Amino acid sequence: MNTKPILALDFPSEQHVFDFLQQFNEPLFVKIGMELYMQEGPDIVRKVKALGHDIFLDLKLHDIPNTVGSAMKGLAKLGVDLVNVHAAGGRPMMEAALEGLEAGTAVGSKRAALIAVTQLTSTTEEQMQREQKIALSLQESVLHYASLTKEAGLNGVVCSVHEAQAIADACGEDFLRVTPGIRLAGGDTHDQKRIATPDGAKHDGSSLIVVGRAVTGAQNPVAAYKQVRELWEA
Ligand SMILES: O=C(O)c1cc(=O)[nH]c(=O)n1[C@@H]1O[C@H](COP(=O)(O)O)[C@@H](O)[C@H]1O
Repeated sequence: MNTKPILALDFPSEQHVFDFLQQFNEPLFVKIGMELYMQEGPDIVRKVKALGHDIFLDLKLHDIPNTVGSAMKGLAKLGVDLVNVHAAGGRPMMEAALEGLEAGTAVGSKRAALIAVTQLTSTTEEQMQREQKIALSLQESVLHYASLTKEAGLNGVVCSVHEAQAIADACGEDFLRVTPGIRLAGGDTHDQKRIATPDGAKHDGSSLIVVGRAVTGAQNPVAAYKQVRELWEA
């Protein structure tokens, strides 16, 4: 899989996306998430793909197994590279997602990698224990979800950099650790709680990093992306 930093296209419209992307003169690995997809629908995926970019379609599906399986079957037809569900949906739901994805992938095409969100990077341990009533440390909860995800046959998880190495040790190097919550040193953390720098992510066991506002909100997004990429690839 492409290992470039995944750029989160968290924009409200297609026009914002095209204005942003035309600043870059190279194929990127981009993420289309809920904000954009809810406004523009599947067409935005087709249009960004037609520009030659690899795509992580981040819709974080979480529903009963039948619904998630059917939705994944449809999403598979978009020909993206990476898709996700919430591990909290349970093992049968994750297995249904995988079945749907396989069923919907065109013969001769490569199936998208399927990963599951463990604990969102905007969640703290204190919040998880108080609101979700999980009587574990955050690290234990994330590791538990990672094991469940692996048992269900998925390709990896979304987690923070702080849990990435422990997951690699428990689930193997090939099991993807996709880590959002990436910031350049001293940057605004916004709503993220478990954050790291691109070089920290590389050092601490991430397979792929997801970067949004540190680049999209920068004065010079191309320069910020270059800086992130250099730190990640150093
Ligand atoms: O699945 C994700 O991509 C995701 C999971 C998670 O735990 N935390 C998280 O921030 N994300 C996504 O990663 C991106 C992070 O954006 P920034 O905080 O702007 O870098 C957003 O598009 C989030 O939706």
